[in-house]
Amino acid sequence: MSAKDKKIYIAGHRGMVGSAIFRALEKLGYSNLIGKSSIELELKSQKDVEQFFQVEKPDIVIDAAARVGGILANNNYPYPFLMENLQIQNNLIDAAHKHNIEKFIFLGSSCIYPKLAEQPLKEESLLTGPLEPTNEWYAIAKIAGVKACEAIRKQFGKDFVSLMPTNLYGPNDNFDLNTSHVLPAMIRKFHDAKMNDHAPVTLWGSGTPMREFLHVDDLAQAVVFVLENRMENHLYNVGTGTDLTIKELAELIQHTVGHNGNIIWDSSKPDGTPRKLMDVTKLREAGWEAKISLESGILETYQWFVKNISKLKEIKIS
Ligand SMILES: NC(=O)C1=CN([C@@H]2O[C@H](COP(=O)(O)OP(=O)(O)OC[C@H]3O[C@@H](n4cnc5c(N)ncnc54)[C@H](OP(=O)(O)O)[C@@H]3O)[C@@H](O)[C@H]2O)C=CC1
Ligand SMILES: C[C@H]1O[C@H](OP(=O)(O)OP(=O)(O)OC[C@H]2O[C@@H](n3cnc4c(=O)[nH]c(N)nc43)[C@H](O)[C@@H]2O)[C@@H](O)[C@@H](O)C1=O
Repeated sequence: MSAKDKKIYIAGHRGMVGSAIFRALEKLGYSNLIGKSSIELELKSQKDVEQFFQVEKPDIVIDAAARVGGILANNNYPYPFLMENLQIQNNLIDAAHKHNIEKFIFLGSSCIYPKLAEQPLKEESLLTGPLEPTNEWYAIAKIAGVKACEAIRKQFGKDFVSLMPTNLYGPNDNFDLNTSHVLPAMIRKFHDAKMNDHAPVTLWGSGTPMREFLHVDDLAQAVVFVLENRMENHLYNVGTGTDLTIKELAELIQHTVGHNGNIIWDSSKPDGTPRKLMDVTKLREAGWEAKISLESGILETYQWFVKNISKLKEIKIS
C-alpha cells in the first residue's frame, strides 16, 4: 500500500492544529484521512475510543486533540487541563499500542520544560527543574504523554514520536478573550478597539515576558515531515528559533491591524514564564525548518479573522 493510501486518523481535526494537518495532508494527496468531532467521538471515554479503533482500524494516528487554552484558562481551570488531557491522550496512546498502530505522533507544548531551564530550551532539559505554576497542570499531563510514547518506543520498538511546538497561531485559532492565547487575543482586542473609535486596549501582565510564535501551517509541515520519516529520537522541539517580548508583539499586531489608541498593561494578570525559546537544532538537522515570517503570518491570520468574524468558535471551560 502506498503511504498516501494509509488510513490516518487525526484526533482533533476541527481544531487549529488538527485542521492545519488535515489541509496539509489533503494537499499532498493523502486520500484516506479520518477525523471525528468531540460530539461524534468523546475521547475521554476509553470504551468509545476502543470501539472506534476496532471499527476504523487506522494505520497511523496523529493526536491533536486536547483541552487547550491561554495563561488565564490554564491558571483558573487546573483540573480539566490536567485530567481531560490525561484521559484523552491515555485512551488514544493505549488504543494505538493495543491495535498495533504503525506510527503515532503526540503533540505537547513548550511548557513541559522547567520554568527556569537554560535558553534556548533543549529536549534534554525535560524534568530537570520546577514547572511554571500557571500551567503546571497541563504540563504534567503533556509530560505523561511524552513519557508514555517514549516507554512504548523503548519497550516495544514502535514508531511513537512526540513533537513539542512553541506557541502557535493561525486560521481556526481560538479568539475567545477568556480562554485564548495572547496572539489571537491581541488581534481581537486591537480590531475591536479600532472599530470603537481607536479606544484604548488593555493587555495582561507587564509586557516583558518573551515568547516564540510558530504559524500552524509550519507546524503542519513538521508533522508531515515526521510522518514521512522514521525519526531517530522520541522527542523534538518545533519552533522558529527566534522570540520577541509581548510588548513588541503588541506593537506589531497594533500596526498590522491599524489601531492608533493607547495600550494599558493590567499588572493584576500573570506574566507566566519569563522566556521559553525553543532550541530547534534536532528537527532542523533532521531536515525541517519553519518558513513563514511572523509579520506575514500575523497579516494572514488577521485577514482570516476579519473574514470569519461572524463564525468564530467560543471555547468555554468549567
Ligand atoms: N494552540 C497553541 O498555541 C498550541 C497548541 N499545542 C498543542 O496542539 C494540539 C492542538 O491544539 P489546538 O489545535 O490549538 O487546540 P484547539 O482547541 O483548537 O483544538 C482541540 C481539538 O481537540 C478536540 N477535543 C478536545 N477535547 C476533546 C474530547 N474530549 N473528545 C474529542 N475531541 C476533543 C476538539 O474537538 P471539537 O472541536 O470537535 O470539540 C478540537 O478539535 C494540543 O495538543 C496542544 O497541546 C501545542 C503548543 C501550542
Ligand atoms: C502555548 C502555551 O500557552 C500558555 O502559556 P503562555 O505562553 O504564558 O500563554 P498566553 O499566550 O496566554 O500568554 C503569553 C503572555 O502574553 C500575556 N498577555 C498579554 N495580553 C494578553 C491577553 O490579552 N491574553 C492572553 N492570553 N495573554 C496576554 C500574558 O500575560 C503572558 O505573559 C499556557 O497555557 C501553556 O500551557 C502553553 O503551552
